[in-house]
Amino acid sequence: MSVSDQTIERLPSSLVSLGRSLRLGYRASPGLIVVAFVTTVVSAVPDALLAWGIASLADSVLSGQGTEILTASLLLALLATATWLLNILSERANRRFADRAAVVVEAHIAELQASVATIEHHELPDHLDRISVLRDHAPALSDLYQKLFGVLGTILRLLITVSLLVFVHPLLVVLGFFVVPSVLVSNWRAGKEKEAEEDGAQHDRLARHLFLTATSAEAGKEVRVAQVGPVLRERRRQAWVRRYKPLARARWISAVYQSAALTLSAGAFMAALWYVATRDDAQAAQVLMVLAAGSRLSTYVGQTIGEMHFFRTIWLDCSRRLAWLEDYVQARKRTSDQPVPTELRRGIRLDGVSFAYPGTERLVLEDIELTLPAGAVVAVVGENGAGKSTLVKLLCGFYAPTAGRILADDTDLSRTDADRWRQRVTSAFQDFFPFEYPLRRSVGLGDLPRENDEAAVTSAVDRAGADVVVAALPHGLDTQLGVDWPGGVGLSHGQWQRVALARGFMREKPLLMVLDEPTSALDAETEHALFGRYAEIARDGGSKGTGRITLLVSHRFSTVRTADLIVVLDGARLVETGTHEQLMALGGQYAELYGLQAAAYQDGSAPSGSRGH
Ligand SMILES: Nc1ncnc2c1ncn2[C@@H]1O[C@H](COP(=O)(O)OP(=O)(O)OP(=O)(O)O)[C@@H](O)[C@H]1O
Repeated sequence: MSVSDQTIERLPSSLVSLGRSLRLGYRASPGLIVVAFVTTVVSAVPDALLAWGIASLADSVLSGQGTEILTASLLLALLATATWLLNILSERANRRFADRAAVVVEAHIAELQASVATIEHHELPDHLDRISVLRDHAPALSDLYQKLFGVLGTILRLLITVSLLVFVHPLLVVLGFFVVPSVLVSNWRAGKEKEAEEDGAQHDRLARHLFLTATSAEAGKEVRVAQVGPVLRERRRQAWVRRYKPLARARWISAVYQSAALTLSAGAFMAALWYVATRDDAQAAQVLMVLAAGSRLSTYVGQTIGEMHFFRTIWLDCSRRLAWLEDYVQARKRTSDQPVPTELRRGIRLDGVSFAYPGTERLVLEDIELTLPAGAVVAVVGENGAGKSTLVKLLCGFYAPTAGRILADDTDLSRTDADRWRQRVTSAFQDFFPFEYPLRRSVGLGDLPRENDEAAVTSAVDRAGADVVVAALPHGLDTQLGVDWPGGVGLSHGQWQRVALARGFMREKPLLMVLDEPTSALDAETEHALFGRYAEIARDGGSKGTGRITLLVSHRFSTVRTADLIVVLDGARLVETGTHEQLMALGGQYAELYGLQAAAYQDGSAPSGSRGH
């Protein structure tokens, strides 16, 4: 996909999105959605006919006929009871349906997100905005259905009420037209305000981020030492003003239009009342009907405006974003016509690979020609920003190369199923996620089918050197991790990193094991000892097993030097490859970096994280 293709896609139209949300609701619970729809809409009929019931009763009272009074009273009671009963039924049906829909909608969003093979939607700011709105408002999406049925019910009430008025005098139909501007304005208003909110989404995200930074425990220490609290608060205020100003302006403008539209319909109602009451053949019952129906007309308009506003807000906020996410997932579905190899014979080859992050032009990897031999332990080194982690992301299938191919033996990875490839990859990253489960699970989910396999979990823990963590915990593998949970225990960063490493060791026969600075929180000696063990296991697995490649990204040359192959990246380019001895003999960039770190270690100036000779 070219860089220009990566610009953000337009949101699908409101109608298309609504149709899809309705289909999703129907799939959630076909029976309940029908009951909710029917009861909500049907309850509009007796409710709107109440005005007619009141007028009939007034008429019968004026005529003084006992039977007519009784019939009219019964009719009114029937209409009131039916309205009440149907309202209760529709309320319950809608609630139950919303509860079910909430579960299905959230599961659908989670599944969609997880099924995108790449991770650009987690890294592109515009995509992040859309997804964060969708995630924040997903629970409200389940209320969409009730709002939609409610709006339909109110529209039916409006139609019945206008028909009643026409029954009094055909000219009163114009009252219905005077209501139209209010409905149109409310519809336009919701869209306008949403537009302003959307334009300010980035400022909103920044304000929330600054608020979290100023208040979260993680940032607490640095915020205090650097004394940036006041600056964060001021920047947050500015971001909030930038977000709020256009929104407030849109709200003021729409309020003016709405007031004008409501004044128009109120004026028309008063004129109609005056017209009916001052006619030569004016009847009290008719005046009462106009009074009752007309006043309800304004109630219904008010309700339509309120519901339409809320409905449009949810509709615009969530429904269209959900439809966008569905399209996004669909568009990124890869056609996989090649199976993932079961073992590596030659290795993984990068054939002219270049890469620019979506939405950017700058190549962060450029024309990389490299073979990672089967069974080898490969170390990737380079200065900050050289492209090491990006290379790892491409190898894990999180992104596809902008140009060139990655081949596992002869299989082009872009033609395989990304999930199946990742089933043969294990990883441990510097920016690991602390899964706050019991320790056994936090490790076990590295290989879900063997999550409950005690021997597999213990072996992974041992290989990762996390046995010291287990030994220090009150309930060993059964200890709940994370202080937010009952009985939960807090781990240090280094302990968490060992747990993440153990998770990375769960899969039995990976083709690729990626270690992207997985031991940065440990001291150099521990890293060196651990990596010695990994390399041993890797070479065993590589030669006797599947040809597994172990790829290590590290800034510590004491560890790097033991690798079978060292790859040096510099400013997006591959500049050197070879063993430690070959690269030292070459006297190039590797030798220079190695020499600098060795010298720093000898004179004691190296940061503890990088020492290791
Ligand atoms: N999500 C992203 N979007 C755009 N550019 C990115 C993104 N992630 C990284 N980059 C850029 O890609 C380049 C390579 O980054 P990368 O993380 O691969 O470097 P690295 O060699 O792993 O650095 P370090 O040693 O600091 O971890 C950097 O210039 C970085 O700014």
